[in-house]
Amino acid sequence: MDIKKRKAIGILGGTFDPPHWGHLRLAEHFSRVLQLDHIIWMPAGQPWQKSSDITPAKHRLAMSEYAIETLHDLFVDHHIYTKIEISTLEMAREGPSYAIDTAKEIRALYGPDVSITWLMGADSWANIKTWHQWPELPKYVHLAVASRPETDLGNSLNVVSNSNEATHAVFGDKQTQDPQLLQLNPLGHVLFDQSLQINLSSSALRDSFYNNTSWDELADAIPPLVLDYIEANGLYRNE
Ligand SMILES: Nc1ncnc2c1ncn2[C@@H]1O[C@H](COP(=O)(O)OP(=O)(O)OP(=O)(O)O)[C@@H](O)[C@H]1O
Ligand SMILES: O=C(O)c1ccc[n+]([C@@H]2O[C@H](COP(=O)([O-])O)[C@@H](O)[C@H]2O)c1
Repeated sequence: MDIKKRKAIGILGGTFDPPHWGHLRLAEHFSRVLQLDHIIWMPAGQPWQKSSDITPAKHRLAMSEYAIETLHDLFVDHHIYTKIEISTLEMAREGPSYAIDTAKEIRALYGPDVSITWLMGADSWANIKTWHQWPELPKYVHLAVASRPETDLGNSLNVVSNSNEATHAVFGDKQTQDPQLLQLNPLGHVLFDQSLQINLSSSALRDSFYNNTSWDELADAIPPLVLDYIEANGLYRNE
């Protein structure tokens, strides 16, 4: 049977305070697995669940721009043909950044036939029930969830399959470990992928800056141009 692959788009939403190799590897991994044509890197304007002292949007946007330069180079080196772009959709929108609003806007932009997947780590999945209008998400996009060391995705899978009735009602019949289902359909599936184990987080890295962790250690975690930007703009320094 000749099955034509749909155009495929991945949305990587985040606060990116700062961007790190965990984000880049997540983007690389799903670009391969889902054969994405585009990745939309989506810095949150008002990430309403983070504390109020997040770094101003202009810096998170600038760091994101540097991060995707490195991601672009990585894709060239690894022969990945996914195009990467930054969207300021959430930064331009008034009020809290809700994924459902973004999913609706991106769906309206690309039309009903394109495969659109919201990419996330296991911690985001573990919190999904706190997201605004979360049961609506699979009406607009797929979700692709990657494992992350500090959150046990095995337990999250169990949450879908039995104990949690609300999650089960919404996602129970949509979960899959087969990426092809996301390539062949425009929306509605939830993929669980257990292959990533990257022990990096923005919050731990901010602490590392405040604790004067060595530059070499930070350079292993943060793309070089992002690190230069942080240094040049005096971000994550104690007063
Ligand atoms: N190391 C990682 N492995 C897998 N997914 C990740 C990793 N780091 C971040 N992500 C995912 O990337 C998205 C954006 O993450 P975010 O910008 O909040 O960074 P973070 O490192 O999770 O920040 P914080 O430590 O402040 O919570 C989220 O869906 C998150 O789960
Ligand atoms: O829609 C929501 O209510 C919602 C609540 C928390 C997080 N999100 C989105 O999830 C992505 C990762 O969030 P965060 O807070 O881990 O950076 C980012 O795109 C957020 O806008 C969305």
